[in-house]
Amino acid sequence: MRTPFIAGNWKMNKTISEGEQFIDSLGDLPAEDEVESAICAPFIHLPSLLEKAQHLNLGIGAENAHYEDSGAFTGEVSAAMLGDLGVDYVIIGHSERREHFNETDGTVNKKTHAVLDKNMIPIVCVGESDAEREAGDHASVVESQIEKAFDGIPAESAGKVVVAYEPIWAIGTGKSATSEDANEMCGVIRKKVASLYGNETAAAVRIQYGGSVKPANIGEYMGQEHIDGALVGGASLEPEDFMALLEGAKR
Ligand SMILES: O=C[C@H](O)COP(=O)(O)O
Repeated sequence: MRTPFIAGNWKMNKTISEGEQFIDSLGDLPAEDEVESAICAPFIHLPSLLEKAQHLNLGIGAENAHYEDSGAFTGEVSAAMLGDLGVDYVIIGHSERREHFNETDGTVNKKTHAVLDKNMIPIVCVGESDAEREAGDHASVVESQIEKAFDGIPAESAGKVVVAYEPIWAIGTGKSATSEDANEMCGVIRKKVASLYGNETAAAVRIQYGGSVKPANIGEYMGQEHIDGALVGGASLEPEDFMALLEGAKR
């Protein structure tokens, strides 16, 4: 049985002290076997969040990583550095990075390899644009993103990858996908993983939905067969909302 997994993505929000206050304001987090939870934050937050979350059932993640261990890549932070710091998760290929920072399926693949190599869990984001959905291409777009992201990933690592299905038109817009539509696409992703690695790996891979998830709608998504959790932007910024999301994710 897959443990529900809620990950907050703070994006480019909060100062370090605001981040620390967030952790201090969390109540009792659900037990490890009930809900897995994580906060993914800008790089500068990671040391203090890791320290604050040391004794909590709360993983800490980065929002990006470079695939090379080191080198002349001004402004970048490598998966090797994050692994050394003790980071648990890394978001890869978020649509905002694909749109604004030239992230491609090729770099997503290299980053997925690098993050797994450093013993962290990649949260690989996929999802179609409004135009691609309108054209009826949503399933093929996402299947292709999955195939390229997993290229060369060995079977023994593939089951550790978390996939976040985030239709671009639903991110930060308040216009969430219906739980049925989101489930259908998460089912497409699971089937694609099964075609690459077999049913056992496909059953192990956790698939999150992301796009305007909030305490009021998390229950609907969690009631769906193929949705194992959520990657949450806006509603992960307030401790009360984050706690309510964790509560709503319990099965
Ligand atoms: O990574 C999170 C997603 O981009 C969703 O953001 P949102 O919950 O603010 O719509």
